[in-house]
Amino acid sequence: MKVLSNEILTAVIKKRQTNSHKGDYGRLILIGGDAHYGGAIILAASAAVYSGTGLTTVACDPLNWSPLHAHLPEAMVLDFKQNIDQSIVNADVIVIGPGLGLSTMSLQILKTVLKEINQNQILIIDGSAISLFAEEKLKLKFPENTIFTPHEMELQRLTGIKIGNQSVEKIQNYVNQNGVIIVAKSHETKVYGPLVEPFLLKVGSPAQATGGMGDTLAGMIGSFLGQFRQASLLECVAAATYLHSFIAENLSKDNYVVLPSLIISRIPKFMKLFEE
Ligand SMILES: NC(=O)C1=CN([C@@H]2O[C@H](COP(=O)(O)OP(=O)(O)OC[C@H]3O[C@@H](n4cnc5c(N)ncnc54)[C@H](OP(=O)(O)O)[C@@H]3O)[C@@H](O)[C@H]2O)[C@@H](O)CC1
Ligand SMILES: Nc1ncnc2c1ncn2[C@@H]1O[C@H](COP(=O)(O)OP(=O)(O)O)[C@@H](O)[C@H]1O
Ligand SMILES: [Mg+2]
Repeated sequence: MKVLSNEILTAVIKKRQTNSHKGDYGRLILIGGDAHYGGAIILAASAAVYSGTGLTTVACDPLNWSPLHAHLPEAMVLDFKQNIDQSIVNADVIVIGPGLGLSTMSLQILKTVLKEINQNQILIIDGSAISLFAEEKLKLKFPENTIFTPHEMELQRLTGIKIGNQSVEKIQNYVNQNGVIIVAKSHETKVYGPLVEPFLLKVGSPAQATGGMGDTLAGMIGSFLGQFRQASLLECVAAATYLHSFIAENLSKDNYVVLPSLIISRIPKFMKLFEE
């Protein structure tokens, strides 16, 4: 396994061109945030905006619009129950799952996205969307443009590989057979791509073990994929995943617990350290 270091950040994070505008930094749509899990989509969207996404849209339950805007006026909002097929048309990158929930309506939204997505769009499937995808045995149109970000239980649901038995070989086999990227999250997160040596994270801290931490990562990954087009998908995913835990580890030196929103607030300063 290749151990990730700061090098992945300097390889991926680029200085912005003077002659550029918001449209050059990704059109991202994040889909999730049902009536119970508004916080998840607020964190994911905040992470995306603070990582530099040019245009961020959130499709969620309208109950979450006001709280979202109170935290993040930079984001646009849509109702996830209405015309999700039209809502995703202009997106470069789609993040689905943070706080999406497991309702019949959530499943319908996921199915529509999987059906309507085109070959130029990148899809990140997180949280509830992984559980629904696994439960319903759904299929991907473009696995090469798809990233799953499961924790260990979600990985078990997705691959059938039980917790405690999730060896590098077994996960790599699944990734090779299915042609997707997987961020297998744990206290020693690994990033897998088809037919390549996986990346291992040696940064991170138990101070990260708090709800919303993975939602934050999903937003960062979506943001990196929309901005840094000179890098490969796998490099972008690895860089965002490394940065998330690198910031957390730094903050854990003088914070007993590192909240997702604290990590989010520090993303721009940490990215600035590594731009090249
Ligand atoms: N503020 C918000 O709105 C928040 C909203 N959220 C949203 O909630 C939705 C559901 O996501 P979820 O992860 O909470 O639930 P689920 O998929 O049932 O997994 C939990 C089960 O798996 C087990 N487990 C075993 N190993 C594990 C591991 N390494 N890491 C984690 N779990 C592990 C675990 O076992 P136990 O804790 O009992 O040991 C338990 O039985 C999703 O859409 C998400 O975005 C959350 O992000 C929180 C903040
Ligand atoms: N003990 C730990 N050490 C390092 N990282 C951790 C630890 N516990 C959790 N994390 C990280 O926190 C995140 C948890 O993701 P997830 O369970 O999906 O959170 P949520 O769905 O609540 O947002 C992952 O990035 C995981 O690697
Ligand atoms: Mg999660």
